[in-house]
Amino acid sequence: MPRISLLQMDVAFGDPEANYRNAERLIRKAAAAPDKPDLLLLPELWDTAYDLERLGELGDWQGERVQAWAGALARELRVTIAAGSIAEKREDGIRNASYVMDLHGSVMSRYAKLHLFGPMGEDRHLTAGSTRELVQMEGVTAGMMICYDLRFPELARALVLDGAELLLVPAQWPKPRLQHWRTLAVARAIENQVYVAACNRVGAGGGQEFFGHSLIVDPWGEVLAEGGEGEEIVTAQLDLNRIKEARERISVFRDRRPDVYGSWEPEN
Ligand SMILES: O=C(O)CCC(=O)C(=O)O
Repeated sequence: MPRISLLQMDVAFGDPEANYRNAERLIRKAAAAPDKPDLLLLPELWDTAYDLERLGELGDWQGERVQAWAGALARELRVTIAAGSIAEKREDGIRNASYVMDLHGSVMSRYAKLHLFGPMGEDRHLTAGSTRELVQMEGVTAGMMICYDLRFPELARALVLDGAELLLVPAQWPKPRLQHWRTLAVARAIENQVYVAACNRVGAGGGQEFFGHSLIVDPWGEVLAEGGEGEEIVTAQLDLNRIKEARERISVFRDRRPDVYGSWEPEN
């Protein structure tokens, strides 16, 4: 059963070099822990922060840098790395995109944020993704989300109907909305009877302050581990039997009525 560590880091505004150094320090520290995790998750846009005006200059062309870097670390340290999200430059624009690298250093998953967050200017600077993403890793099927995506129960439910047992959510969720962050992470876990692992950043930048409180929630809604407001590594062990137990106790997936309120079943 996989053990997950969330790397709750500070992110320097518009300074990828500093952020790569800090992320590597945390990755090496997490991988050296006595109970070594199987999977590491970084926050959202941990390479550039929200320096959206300069992403043309700072962005990572087709994610080449993050793939080479996280791939080499995953291979060396024998740990799967969900490299949060980065600013990915492409022919058709810049995307807020996540990459997951396996133990051979290869890309297992790519996902571009579906819901762009207007209050932080994403809709003006970024191109949205257009597909859901599921990835099999370390014996668990994970559905990929990024930050604001957490507000859309439709996406979480569709991923779970696709087969997700865990929702992975890198984020830069600012103050003062701690209550929304915690409540939504716990709600997505309870309503879908799955694990939620949500990694938020700390520190300040771009006129916002970030409260951390990264958390790992089980399918019954219990918070297994939660960070404070500083840099730290938040770790918990998943037990996939807990999904079955929650569904046996309350049979949400048998009882739902898509005939009345519409279905989010995958079409294919
Ligand atoms: O939904 C929120 O309150 C925060 C979302 C956000 O900060 C983001 O998607 O980057």
